[in-house]
Amino acid sequence: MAGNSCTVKVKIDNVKKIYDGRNGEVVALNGVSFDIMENEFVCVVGPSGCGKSTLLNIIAGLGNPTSGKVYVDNKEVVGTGIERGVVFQQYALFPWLTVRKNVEFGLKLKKLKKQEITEITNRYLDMVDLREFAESYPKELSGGMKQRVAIARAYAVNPEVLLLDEPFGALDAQTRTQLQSELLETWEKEKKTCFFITHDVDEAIILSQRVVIMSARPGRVKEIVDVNIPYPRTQETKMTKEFLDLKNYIWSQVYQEYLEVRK
Ligand SMILES: Nc1ncnc2c1ncn2[C@@H]1O[C@H](COP(=O)(O)OP(=O)(O)OP(=O)(O)O)[C@@H](O)[C@H]1O
Repeated sequence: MAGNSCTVKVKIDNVKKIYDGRNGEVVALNGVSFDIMENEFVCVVGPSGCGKSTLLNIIAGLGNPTSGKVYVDNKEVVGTGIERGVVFQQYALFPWLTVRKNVEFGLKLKKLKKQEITEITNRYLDMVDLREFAESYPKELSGGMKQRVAIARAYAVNPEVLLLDEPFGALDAQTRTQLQSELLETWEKEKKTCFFITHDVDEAIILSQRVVIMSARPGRVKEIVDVNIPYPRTQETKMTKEFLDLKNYIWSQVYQEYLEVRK
């Protein structure tokens, strides 16, 4: 087992999702089952349309499975919850709020004292190196900076599970690499259970302890690959034979599924 703990944090149990599409039913997920251990970092890869975001939304409680269940800490997920934080690709910041107020938002919902809110916000603004932009508005920030705010906001409320849907997908390669390193550092300092969707096999391997490869739609688990590369991982890790072997293997598995989609 690749997780840090033997405790199951998230249990995905035989999840099926059927959408009523414009041209009839779309079976997005079929019989998806796997566990994510406490503090484990799991990445999910698979061809476009295989149901990755659908699965994340179900874990987040933003959508219901047609059948099957998801449990967090043995409790069935029914709707959103403060113990699950979500970071989307498109930042999802409130444009009318400053950076500071965006990060404070969830803390205010938790009804913390003003001083505590300020301390926590400053801590996470420092973590993502954005304290000097605290009074800026999202439109004044680059894409990478906006995504740092989204990550700070998600971490600030201290969720037990972080669900990240291609959070770096819209960023240029350098910013993406930088944010991967920052996320890795943060995860090593403040371990959380992370479920991270990406199309980038390098990103999946550098971040995670296990990579879940999904099959072409209807999405199923094709294979779960252990990434037994020790932490701390750096960008140099991407040059090691271990990394490159895993990359070739996972990439070929995903490519097979991509060919299925094109058939
Ligand atoms: N609200 C919806 N109504 C109908 N069909 C939907 C809906 N949402 C998603 N789908 C369909 O379900 C399938 C899975 O979509 P989903 O977005 O979960 O895939 P994905 O793996 O995240 O894709 P991508 O990698 O391109 O983001 C797709 O065929 C999609 O068209």
